[in-house]
Amino acid sequence: MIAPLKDSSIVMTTTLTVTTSTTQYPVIVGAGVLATLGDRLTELGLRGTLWLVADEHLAAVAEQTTTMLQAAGYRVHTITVPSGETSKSFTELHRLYDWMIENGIERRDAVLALGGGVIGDLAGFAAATILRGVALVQLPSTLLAMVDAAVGGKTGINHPLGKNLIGAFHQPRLVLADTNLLATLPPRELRAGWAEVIKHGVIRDASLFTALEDLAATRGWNAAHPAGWNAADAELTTYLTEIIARAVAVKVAVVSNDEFERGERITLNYGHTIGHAIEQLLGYRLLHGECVAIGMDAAARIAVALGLCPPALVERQRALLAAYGLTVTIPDETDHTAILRLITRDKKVQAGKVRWVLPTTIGQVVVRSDVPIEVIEQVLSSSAG
Ligand SMILES: NC(=O)c1ccc[n+]([C@@H]2O[C@H](COP(=O)([O-])OP(=O)(O)OC[C@H]3O[C@@H](n4cnc5c(N)ncnc54)[C@H](O)[C@@H]3O)[C@@H](O)[C@H]2O)c1
Ligand SMILES: O=C(O)C(=O)C[C@@H](O)[C@H](O)[C@H](O)COP(=O)(O)O
Ligand SMILES: [Zn+2]
Repeated sequence: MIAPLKDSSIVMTTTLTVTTSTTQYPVIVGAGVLATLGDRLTELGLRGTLWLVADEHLAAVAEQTTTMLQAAGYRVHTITVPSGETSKSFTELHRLYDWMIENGIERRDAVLALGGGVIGDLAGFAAATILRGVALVQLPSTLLAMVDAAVGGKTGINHPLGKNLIGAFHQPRLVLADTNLLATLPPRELRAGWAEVIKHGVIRDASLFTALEDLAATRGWNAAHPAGWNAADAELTTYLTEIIARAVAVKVAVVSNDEFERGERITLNYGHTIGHAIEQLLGYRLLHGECVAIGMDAAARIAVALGLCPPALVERQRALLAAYGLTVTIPDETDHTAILRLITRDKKVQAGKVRWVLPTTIGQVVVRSDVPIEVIEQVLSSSAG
């Protein structure tokens, strides 16, 4: 029996609210919440045509959603996008623009993004820019998108010279994270999502980190038998849904404090400085979450080298990453000089200096722009085998 996270253990739907100086919107997490989409759009006053952009692997869900919205009286256009990071491209963006313009998109319409972070970022950027901006609704279908990508309004595409280099902040009007969709998510993609959940624990919520550790211990999860999603295990899915809601709460809190990354929001980039560089250098062979896990380990080791935290933090973070199926070894073929070159293009660079998000303890990070290059080189060349 797993101890409940809340007093009433069967909480199937959690509603959180992002509140910034420019907007306010609900983030709703739970099993089956997608079925409420039509009513929620109507409550929000979104009565124009809906432009549903769906990952190709969600084609069946897109069809059901389209039928449901049509039955609710909406005019709906639906398009599918090839899965994978390469769809965060000018080519796919252009294809979305063509589809919208040819079919007569209007300012009062809304774009619905159904998929993982790739679809959320791509369709979100299309929504941010078409007709100078139309409403956006995020319908995340991966763990990673539910806890991170769908919330907070970062949208964009990649440039051949770097990840996410072209984009816009465009907050959604609504985020509906239906955890039932996770039943079909491939295990590797689920594991990649855990990286951002664990990141949220390290940067801001020690009790989330501990809850993940306790769950892993209770279930006997480790590197050989890592966490999984088992739709037939109601107790597990209920508990995981609560964990997801807590991870979402971290993102909601950070974005509400700092919508445009002028301060605290930079902490969400923990693990991303080296992570993004590896992701790009390996031609997106490794998943975003997998690279973030490697980057978190490297950042923690930088923190140890600077005397900011004890080596035990690295070990504890590694053990948790392993229990959720994530490895931290920098792949052999990664060119360290190229990593060093790429991190100078990081969006966090200020006055020519890379700003590093580094842990001091589980639940707290600091930002440092004085990390000596020798420390980074040392950390890259001593990656765990
Ligand atoms: N905007 C942000 O704040 C933010 C935050 C984190 C990550 N990101 C971006 O998100 C992207 C990664 O997102 P991701 O990990 O969701 O990957 P993804 O969007 O590529 O989806 C992962 C894979 O799972 C498949 N899939 C999605 N949902 C499914 C489902 N329910 N059942 C079966 N298959 C399903 C997809 O077809 C794809 O092959 C990266 O580009 C990253 O840069 C953005
Ligand atoms: O929302 C944010 O802010 C984040 O940094 C979340 C990250 O997990 C995400 O990968 C984001 O896309 C990275 O942003 P970038 O500005 O470094 O491209
Ligand atoms: Zn990320």
